[in-house]
Amino acid sequence: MGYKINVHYEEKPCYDIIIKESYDYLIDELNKLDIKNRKLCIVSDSTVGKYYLEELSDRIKESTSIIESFVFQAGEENKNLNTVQNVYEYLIEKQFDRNDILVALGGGVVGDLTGFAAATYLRGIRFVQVPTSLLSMVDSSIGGKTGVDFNAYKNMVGAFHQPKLVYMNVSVLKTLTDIQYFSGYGEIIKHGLIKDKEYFKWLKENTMLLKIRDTNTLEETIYRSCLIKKEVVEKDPTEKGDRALLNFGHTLGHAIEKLMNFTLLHGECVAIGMAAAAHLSYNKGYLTKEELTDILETIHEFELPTTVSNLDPNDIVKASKNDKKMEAGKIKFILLNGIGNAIIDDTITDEDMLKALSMIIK
Ligand SMILES: NC(=O)c1ccc[n+]([C@@H]2O[C@H](COP(=O)([O-])OP(=O)(O)OC[C@H]3O[C@@H](n4cnc5c(N)ncnc54)[C@H](O)[C@@H]3O)[C@@H](O)[C@H]2O)c1
Ligand SMILES: O=C(O)C(=O)C[C@@H](O)[C@H](O)[C@H](O)COP(=O)(O)O
Ligand SMILES: [Zn+2]
Repeated sequence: MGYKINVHYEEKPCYDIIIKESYDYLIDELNKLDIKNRKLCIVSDSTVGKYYLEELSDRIKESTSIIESFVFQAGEENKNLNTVQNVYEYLIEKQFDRNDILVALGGGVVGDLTGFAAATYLRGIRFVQVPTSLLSMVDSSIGGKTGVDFNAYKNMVGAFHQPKLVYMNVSVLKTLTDIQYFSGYGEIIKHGLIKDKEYFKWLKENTMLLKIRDTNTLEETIYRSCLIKKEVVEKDPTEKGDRALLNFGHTLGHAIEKLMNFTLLHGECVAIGMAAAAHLSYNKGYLTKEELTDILETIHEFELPTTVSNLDPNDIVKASKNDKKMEAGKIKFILLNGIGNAIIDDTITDEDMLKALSMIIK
């Protein structure tokens, strides 16, 4: 099996997303990027680096002989400017110039951080995404949102910078821990909820196969999620309008992620944030009781939380005010007007949020 998707930027072909189990496809595509006499630096984290850096490096040697690698300690707490600075220092030491290229080998933390380093080093160099977590395969590697956390505020500093290629090999998912694997379903369920009722239904029908990581079902899931994300980001690459729909569950989810000091995973916080947003949608009359129950049960089915403990709802509302979707002091909140149909609502008050939060704080 395998899939290929072409992503357009400003209506021109921009990069391919390749979902294939053989690294031969990556090498073919890298060769097209004219890297023979260029330097290439693989950026990875300590966990992914241990498993896959040597293997990938050996294969890439077929395309260029000048390969460097930079590995940082795994974890969201390292997605910050300090690590970016260490990347810059390394690239300067190795005399990387504007024609050279970075390869992000890892999950969303590596992808966001490497993409930001590529966007800013020498005012911008090329980079390739090789996502290795489920979450990064279905979401973070696509669409060119790069960046880091700042003073623990999520993705506060960043840039839009499109990759030259996104290549994913689903066989690497075998080493992903269960908790990290299911975290990816936070974003996958989100894709169904915001854009595709039939996909949401299909996910529920295929839960058992997905839980045992059946390769074909997983590849189809990744492909369908990538297609949904591609369609949204192509129409609105820099989030002037409907790209904000991809932020469903994130307004409160990001606030919870920060307040929990990153002890919960991104996908887990998105799941809790989606549960809160679903309650809010129900309170506004946009979802039926049955739809709300269906959403909460599906999130549980994929071993994700819909509640959180030991947080003050007022703190969550306060932290949500730093959301990047604030405009003139008003929050653009993403709600569901039925499953598969997300909408942007700028009339949500603190009281609306507090009422929804009372249903998810235990
Ligand atoms: N740019 C975007 O559009 C976008 C979209 C969604 C999420 N994000 C960001 O992505 C990050 C979350 O990504 P994530 O869930 O991949 O987290 P992550 O990058 O921290 O990866 C999760 C953990 O799994 C390990 N790992 C990754 N692949 C592995 C593999 N194949 N085998 C074994 N271990 C592996 C990593 O080392 C890490 O410890 C957050 O910072 C979030 O804000 C960005
Ligand atoms: O690609 C997007 O746009 C998204 O919103 C995808 C989200 O899953 C992702 O977590 C993103 O990084 C959040 O963006 P932010 O601008 O709210 O930081
Ligand atoms: Zn997300």
